[in-house]
Amino acid sequence: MSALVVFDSNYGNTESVAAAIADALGGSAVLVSTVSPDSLTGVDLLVLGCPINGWRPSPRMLAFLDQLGAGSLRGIQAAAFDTRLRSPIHGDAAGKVTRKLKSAGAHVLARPTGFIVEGKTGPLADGELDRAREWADSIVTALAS
Ligand SMILES: Cc1cc2nc3c(=O)[nH]c(=O)nc-3n(C[C@H](O)[C@H](O)[C@H](O)COP(=O)(O)O)c2cc1C
Repeated sequence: MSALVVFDSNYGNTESVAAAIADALGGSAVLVSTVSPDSLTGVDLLVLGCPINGWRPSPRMLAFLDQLGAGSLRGIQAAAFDTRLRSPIHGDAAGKVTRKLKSAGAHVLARPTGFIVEGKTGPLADGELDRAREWADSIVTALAS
């Protein structure tokens, strides 16, 4: 199985989460600005992760999503996460990305999940990398069932 984590990150926090998830999935993590949907050929499991910026996915992740045509991810298993502030008005990115994954035809395996950063530049809150690995493990379990 080929697993690819495509992430965006301004300060490295989402990158750390993406690396932990890729490691748990036995795959690799790549920066969203270095890939296009055409380069997803052969990918079985696609995980998208980005920071919430302005209550929605980061601009570079939005640009990537804009390139996904209807049905372009048919046959691919997928999931999405974001990083966000510990705030009651953090907004959402992972849910919006997940809706786009579904409209592109992907089969979504896991609930969209947010990992907490303690401020705009981080760091990640205590325990979030462990929670990221557990979330990745839940994807592996869903793949096997
Ligand atoms: C321009 C900008 C807008 C942001 N807007 C939000 C927001 O709406 N909600 C939120 O929870 N965090 C917001 N943040 C904080 C990000 O969640 C935080 O910078 C990010 O998770 C850190 O991850 P990174 O190091 O991978 O960039 C914003 C950050 C920036 C730079």
